[in-house]
Amino acid sequence: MSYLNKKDAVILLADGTIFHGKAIGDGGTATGEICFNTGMSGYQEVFTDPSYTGQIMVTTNAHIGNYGITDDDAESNSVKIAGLICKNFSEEFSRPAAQSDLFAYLKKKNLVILSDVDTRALVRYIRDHGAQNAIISTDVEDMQSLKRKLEDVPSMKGLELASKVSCKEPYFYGDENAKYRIAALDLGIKSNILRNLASRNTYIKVFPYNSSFEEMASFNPDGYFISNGPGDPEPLEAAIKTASEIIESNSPLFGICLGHQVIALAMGVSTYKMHNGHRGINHPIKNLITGKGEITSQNHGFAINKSQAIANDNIEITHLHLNDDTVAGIRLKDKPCFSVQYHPEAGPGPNDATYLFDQFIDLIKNSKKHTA
Ligand SMILES: NC(=O)CC[C@H](N)C(=O)O
Repeated sequence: MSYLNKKDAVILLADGTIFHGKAIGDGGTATGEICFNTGMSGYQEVFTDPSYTGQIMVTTNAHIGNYGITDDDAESNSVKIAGLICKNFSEEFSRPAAQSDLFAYLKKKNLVILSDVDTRALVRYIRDHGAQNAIISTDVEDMQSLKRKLEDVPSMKGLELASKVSCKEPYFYGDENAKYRIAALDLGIKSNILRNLASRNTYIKVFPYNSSFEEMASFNPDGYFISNGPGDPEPLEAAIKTASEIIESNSPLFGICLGHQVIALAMGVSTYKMHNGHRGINHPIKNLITGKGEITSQNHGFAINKSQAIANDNIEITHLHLNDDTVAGIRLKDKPCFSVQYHPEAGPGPNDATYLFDQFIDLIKNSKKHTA
């Protein structure tokens, strides 16, 4: 029997605009910030990326689900998006490595899935009108009650979400006999970051989002890492304090995405909510140190303030986004610390920027602890 019941469903945006679609499976109601990802592959990695917590995902590939799912492609232990909107949801899948179908995978979370949506029109609308909250529902008869529910959804600006996805207790990753030890602050860390670190001869202790510098330092790490994650970076007071103490200690520090924003905040540079974020796997970056371009994986809705970064004597901007000139990477002039707004670990996406993990290991090798 087909699970494509296709009940009528509605997408109501915060500005009152309505789009229509059909629910796949049982339907229901879901709320969150609506956003789109332009990647043509990598749906499982995107749906399990903790940075998407609280967001309803619109996919721009016309077909979703057609290559199934495999455990290896998960970026965390569960589906993290708040809802899914697509054009065609495939009932069939075909890939030798596939272990299961996407529908069964999403059903474990009772995810509300809408298909048969004019995703081109929806994406163009969001692109032009900017990020906003939305409600998706099969309760199409009662628009007034959907409107009321939507009004209660908190704005992404000011929203702290890292605590919802961070580990509750520290844990270890990799080979304990590895050469270097890394203390990682988990704001919603993706599995592929841990894989990339561990494959470079490191043993990692992963710490909860609100861990202090002292707690992390007691692992006696050779370097520190601050992860990606969901929500606004500004309310993450504990992480910002920990970042500034790591920087003060002159220890090697690398930050990705939310981690990059936290490092900027620790340096006194503010962050802001973008009109629309960058979410896709073909975002062009210029590395200002090498002059080379990189095609990168991105997923962010906030960015760091460029003029404040330029005015800060301790900061050098190392990477720029070529579409809109926003800051894509920084390094500190007198501290062994650097960070990027994008995703060198890919998962999904191109591997142009994996050199950044090597750069982090080089920073560790050249640090006082190792050259003393
Ligand atoms: N991938 C991330 O770490 C995202 C960071 C932050 N939540 C943003 O949207 O900008």
